[in-house]
Amino acid sequence: MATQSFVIKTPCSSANIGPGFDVIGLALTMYLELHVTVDPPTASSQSYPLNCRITYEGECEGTDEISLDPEVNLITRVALYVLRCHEQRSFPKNTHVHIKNPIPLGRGLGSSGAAVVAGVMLGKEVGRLDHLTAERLFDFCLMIERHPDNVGAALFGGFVGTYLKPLTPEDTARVEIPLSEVLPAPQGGVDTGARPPEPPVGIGHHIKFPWAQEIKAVAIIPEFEVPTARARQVLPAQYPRNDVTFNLQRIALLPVALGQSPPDPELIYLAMQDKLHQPYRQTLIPGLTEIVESMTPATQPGLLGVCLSGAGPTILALATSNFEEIAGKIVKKFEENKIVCNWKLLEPAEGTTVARTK
Ligand SMILES: Nc1ncnc2c1ncn2[C@@H]1O[C@H](COP(=O)(O)OP(=O)(O)O)[C@@H](O)[C@H]1O
Ligand SMILES: N[C@@H](CCOP(=O)(O)O)C(=O)O
Repeated sequence: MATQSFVIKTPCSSANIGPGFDVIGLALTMYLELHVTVDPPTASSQSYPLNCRITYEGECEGTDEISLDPEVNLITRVALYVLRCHEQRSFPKNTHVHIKNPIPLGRGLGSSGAAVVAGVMLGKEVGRLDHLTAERLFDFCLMIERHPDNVGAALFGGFVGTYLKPLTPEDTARVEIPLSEVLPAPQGGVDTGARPPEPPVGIGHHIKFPWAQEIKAVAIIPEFEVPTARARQVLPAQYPRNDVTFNLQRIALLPVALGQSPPDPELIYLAMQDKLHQPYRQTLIPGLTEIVESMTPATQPGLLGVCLSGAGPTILALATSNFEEIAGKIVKKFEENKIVCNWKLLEPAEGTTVARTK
């Protein structure tokens, strides 16, 4: 058997873009990369748990947040889930996964979505599961990351609307299985032989929206983390009807407004307003409402709209020019709340790719 060597490249993403809570995602040009090699076993090959050696460089390197144990690391756990649904209990012997990750964790730029998408792709590639289409991989992602917006953008790329189709009662029950059964707790390298629940076929779907090429994304990234699970706990179970109608009116505008060239700043600004998640999340992100309301296209040339990126705390400003000035003003607002930020200028990105190097 010859060495197998490839690189999986998955973009970060910004979900929601204001009103599209759990629906809309935008893949952006900052990439998680997995550099993978599978070498033919030799008598001197060292053995690793589940045959997989992980190395890591990037965000939170050397901290507990990123485990190098393949039973614990999110990417390899997800790959194992795909493998175990296909009668493969571990990685092929001599697998080495080198993770290069510039995506900041817990900031609302889809680091976990990218890890899940890269993980399912890793399972497919090392397991030689060529029959798994991107649509089928989306089903695997949705058994783990249960909102489709980030994973949809990271997998398919661009500016996407994602949706779930009604399932049969049996399939609905399968999709709602506790996450602990899909990704079981580490067993200290002992294989219990349990077969994980396979995803029903066709859980999630996506549609690509056009994006006007003049529009760029300025991401203002605070130095503190807000775990997405925590940012979902602060949301109410029910909403006033007027707030729902408010978001429905804006979501009807957003994909059209962001696809039109030249962009209409007033329309985009209006289309990026939200009443379903941002107001509640300000309890976790000091100054959020004030920041989102601090600038309009009338007061800031080049600006189109401002929203929370994903579950936060990153702020996403869409703009056609004056990127540095716009970022500087938002950085300053955060500073007034004693929060340090950095910022990046990003553009829509293509989805996950696999490049064979051998
Ligand atoms: N490249 C990665 N490798 C391993 N685990 C990761 C990676 N990226 C993210 N994660 C996991 O996902 C968590 C962050 O997920 P989440 O709270 O949803 O924030 P985000 O908004 O960044 O997706 C991290 O604490 C870590 O456990
Ligand atoms: N729709 C989700 C998106 C979470 O995105 P993330 O990048 O913060 O993981 C939500 O708003 O909770």
